[in-house]
Amino acid sequence: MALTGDIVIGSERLSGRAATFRAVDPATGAALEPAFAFAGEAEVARACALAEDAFDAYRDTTPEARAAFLEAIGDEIMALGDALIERACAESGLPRARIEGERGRTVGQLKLFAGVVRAGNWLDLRVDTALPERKPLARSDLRQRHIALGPVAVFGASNFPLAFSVAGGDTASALAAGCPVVVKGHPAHPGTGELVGEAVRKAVASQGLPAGTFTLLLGANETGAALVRDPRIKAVGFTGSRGGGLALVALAAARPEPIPVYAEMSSVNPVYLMPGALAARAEALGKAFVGSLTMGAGQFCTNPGLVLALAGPDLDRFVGAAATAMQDYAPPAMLTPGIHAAYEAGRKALAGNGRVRCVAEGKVGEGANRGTGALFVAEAADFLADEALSHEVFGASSLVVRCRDIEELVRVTRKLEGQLTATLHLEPSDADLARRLVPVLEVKAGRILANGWPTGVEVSHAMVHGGPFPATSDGRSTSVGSLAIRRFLRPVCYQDLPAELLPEALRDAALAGLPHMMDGKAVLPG
Ligand SMILES: NC(=O)c1ccc[n+]([C@@H]2O[C@H](COP(=O)([O-])OP(=O)(O)OC[C@H]3O[C@@H](n4cnc5c(N)ncnc54)[C@H](O)[C@@H]3O)[C@@H](O)[C@H]2O)c1
Ligand SMILES: O=CCCC(=O)C(=O)O
Repeated sequence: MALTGDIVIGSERLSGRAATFRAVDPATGAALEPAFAFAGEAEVARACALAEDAFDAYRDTTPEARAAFLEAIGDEIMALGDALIERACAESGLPRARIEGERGRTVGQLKLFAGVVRAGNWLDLRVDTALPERKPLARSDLRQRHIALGPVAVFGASNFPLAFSVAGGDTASALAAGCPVVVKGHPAHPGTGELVGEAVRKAVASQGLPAGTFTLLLGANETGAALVRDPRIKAVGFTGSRGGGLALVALAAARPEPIPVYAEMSSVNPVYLMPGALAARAEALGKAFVGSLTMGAGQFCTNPGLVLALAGPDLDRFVGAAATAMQDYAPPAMLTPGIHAAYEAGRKALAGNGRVRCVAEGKVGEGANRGTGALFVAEAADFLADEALSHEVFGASSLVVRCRDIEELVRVTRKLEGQLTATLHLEPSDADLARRLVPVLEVKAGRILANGWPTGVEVSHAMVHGGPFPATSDGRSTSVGSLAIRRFLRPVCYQDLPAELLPEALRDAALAGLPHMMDGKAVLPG
């Protein structure tokens, strides 16, 4: 498929629009053809009108039809073949193996939601049977199900050009919920986006769905702002900067009809090195830590940007091993000049902070947009005294905080902002300390890990990729895993409706084949 750079709204191709924007190969700085046209307010309004027109028909699709659509998207993405892999590598600077793995993750995510839609648990069907004889008040027949919120705006992330972008988790979960989607593609990978957008459009057509079920738009911040402000949009999914996420939250809150914004924004993902673990394997931990820190040039939102431990010779062993590993780190190009600049500014701010010591730097990369890795150390008292030290530096830098004792370790933990993850490295002898930390960590983070590394999120049913602010704008949600569908649903209760007016799923015959709650008791089909 040849890239056109055209705006396509639903199935309407707007060729010949002024196309001025080109992608840049971050590894070389070279502009990539073709030029892409940015959507203006008129195109945003048209896309939202088509999405609204599609909503009733799309939300009323049968579970099988919707599941087949999600699977068809995955098939169309695979059918793009090497063209997608090569374009995504060129636009992101990420290696082929990463992009191929991410393609598998993206298609797997779509299939996961197809299974979720078919299983029916997401409907959360509940029935309270009528009690006409109840005294002093009779009880009505009450039935509940979840329905789609409405058209959803999705902002593609720069750092996962497939799994968190045009057909990524936000799009997959919104479509699974029955919501049409208007994606504002990330300007870092417009060609990748066009290819995936075409795959989705082909699936919309092959499944006989309304054209407004999906639209991909490109543009600068103004395009995204117009999308969030459009009254036909009923929710927003976003992965990106804290500033960007908060800007969208403010726009959505200022609307005459405020709407939810599910923004995944910022996290330093603290790693706790327990005394027993350090005593047993400090060097191995140091090396493995740097492997996680430098994964994807440190451009994972799950990047371990903070390490906490009790000061002592075993922590010194860890720092020594991590410093040695860091010195061997040769940085690849970062995703965009902007992300590289932001990272370098953050790293240099740490290096210039008198409360912090730089104990190792990685190699200076050759070529454009190389972010030098760095490892810093600070005493807990200094960390507590400078709030800037707890902010995310999006790249391959991390800060090790030395605590004098357990009380200081817990004090530092309580001061942390909300996090996507918190990781404990522990041995059985660390159980007492871990028991003190876990209750504090579960209030701070969306995911708690033991003896692993935060980078590498499993797309599954139990996964939570979310967390209290500022990890996300709504700590009750996750953007990865089957629970993500809940963000785009709302409950409706049907009281004493005649059977012929009830939604199909709430009629007695259908209930027998669906998981549901009957008078407070869980009932499984069959
Ligand atoms: N924590 C994470 O998961 C994560 C992921 C990627 C980037 N980041 C951070 O974000 C920084 C910039 O990277 P990025 O370009 O991916 O994120 P970004 O937030 O700058 O952009 C993400 C998307 O949001 C849009 N956007 C941003 N600000 C907006 C505004 N005020 N109004 C309307 N739309 C807006 C952009 O056009 C883009 O499509 C990185 O340096 C890093 O610090 C964090
Ligand atoms: O960058 C945000 C998501 C990180 C992720 O999905 C992973 O660590 O696998």
